[in-house]
Amino acid sequence: MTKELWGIIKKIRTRKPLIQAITNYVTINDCANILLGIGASPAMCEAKDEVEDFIELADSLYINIGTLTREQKEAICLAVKKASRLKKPVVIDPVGVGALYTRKTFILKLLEEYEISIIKGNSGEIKSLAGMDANVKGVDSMDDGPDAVDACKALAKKFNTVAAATGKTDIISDGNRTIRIKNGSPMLTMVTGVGCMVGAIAAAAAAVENDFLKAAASAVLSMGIAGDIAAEEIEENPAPGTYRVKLFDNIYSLTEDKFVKRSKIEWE
Ligand SMILES: Nc1ncnc2c1ncn2[C@@H]1O[C@H](COP(=O)(O)OP(=O)(O)O)[C@@H](O)[C@H]1O
Ligand SMILES: Cc1ncsc1CCOP(=O)(O)O
Ligand SMILES: [Mg+2]
Repeated sequence: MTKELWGIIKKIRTRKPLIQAITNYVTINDCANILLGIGASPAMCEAKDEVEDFIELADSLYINIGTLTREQKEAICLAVKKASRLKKPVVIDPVGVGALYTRKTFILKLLEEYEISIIKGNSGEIKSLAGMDANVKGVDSMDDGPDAVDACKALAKKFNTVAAATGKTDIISDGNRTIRIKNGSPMLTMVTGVGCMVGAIAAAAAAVENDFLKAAASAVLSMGIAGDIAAEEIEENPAPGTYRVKLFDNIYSLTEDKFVKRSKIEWE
């Protein structure tokens, strides 16, 4: 099964899908670079009068609400509506929904009204969307644990989507099948935007793989393995700046051998 997930990364590298992103201004450049590193083509196109035309060209749409403005809200609604109509995959990163009620209602409305392929947040965000108590600090999660599984399952079933909750153990579920991934280093939490980058990679994977559970898993696993190798490479001299650069390098230089041998994945 892990080989099949690697096949998704290989398809990204061969097909180089065009990913349209409406994302936050903190990590927009990192999302563009990680998409290039994994083998996709990023286009950060978010102007209200452009998003509908652009989605016709794009292979998938990545929505991230980390620095949500009124203009972005309008553009997101137009883009998601058109993507749904054209049956193009949509991946949402609901940054900050655990902290801001307005963001939560915005995302729940999108989930109710449109076909969303993957919703990927940290476990605090996913638990909050599932209506559970969540321990969050702004855009960060202070939450983890077994109830993330229930949150993913409930959210996936309710909105007919795939839900992914990241954390020490990553959970991905489509409501029936559930995956746990235990790769990744605590150093990943010392770099802002790692979650955003996982979401961007998930959008690239969803562009080439229509089993969105597997698409999401291939993205989460890629970052986990790159994070593991990067941590080993800075073991002598741990430093988040160097670690961040090594993440990009290791996403770019993933191989089937590294992917298969290092994966710590469990299927339920
Ligand atoms: N304590 C941890 N140990 C190992 N990996 C972690 C830990 N916390 C988060 N990660 C990894 O960091 C990445 C980002 O997850 P997370 O920090 O939950 O998201 P966000 O950046 O959106 O808050 C994921 O690949 C996740 O697996
Ligand atoms: C710090 C911050 N503030 C608004 S968006 C953002 C980036 C969040 O990125 P991630 O969720 O991937 O850590
Ligand atoms: Mg996040």
